[in-house]
Amino acid sequence: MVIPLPFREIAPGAVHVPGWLSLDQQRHLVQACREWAKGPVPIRHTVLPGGGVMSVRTVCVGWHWQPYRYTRLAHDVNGRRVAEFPAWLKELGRRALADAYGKEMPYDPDTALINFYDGQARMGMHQDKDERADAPVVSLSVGDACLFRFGNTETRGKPYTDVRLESGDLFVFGGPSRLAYHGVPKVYPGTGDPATGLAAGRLNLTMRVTGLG
Ligand SMILES: O=C(O)CCC(=O)C(=O)O
Ligand SMILES: [Fe+2]
Repeated sequence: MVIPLPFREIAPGAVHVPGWLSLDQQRHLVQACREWAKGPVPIRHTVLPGGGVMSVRTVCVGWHWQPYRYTRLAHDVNGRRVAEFPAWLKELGRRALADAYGKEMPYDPDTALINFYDGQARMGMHQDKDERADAPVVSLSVGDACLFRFGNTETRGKPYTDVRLESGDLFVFGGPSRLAYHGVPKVYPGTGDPATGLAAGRLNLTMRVTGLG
């Protein structure tokens, strides 16, 4: 059964569902991310090909992402295989999609990127385009709120819509918005509820379908 929730369509195929995760689910997610952050491939600041270093710290499950491809082994960290993509996360992804789009649909995410933002961390405008499948991206946020900028598929600039993502919020982008530029220009320190298990900072988990075998 799909329970209708208040949601907002930001662009065609891009939906924001505030407060989608319960506090218990947020706690569970924080715990899981804390374990993944320890290994087998520890959380790290991703180094870009030009030598720049991302301000967020990232850990992956299912497939490892490094700019700009997915591999099973984390060649840029410690060469180990990332943790398996768990069945419960797949199920959560399916429910997220059903609630955001208001209908059940097949969804088989095989990678998740978990980003941790401290108060200074940001993410520049980019497209999620290293996947070889056009299935939607499901994004879950826990901890401090942020300014999430959701733009268009053509340029990094305007037009875009600024959305405040709070702890527990779901954001899905697929269909005509799948390759829209998006980014996180700001995190609001001290806005998260420590009851999630995250005393400070922001956690974002995005699920994707890589289309890789
Ligand atoms: O932190 C967010 O809300 C977005 C993260 C993101 O765009 C990404 O991991 O590709
Ligand atoms: Fe992204």
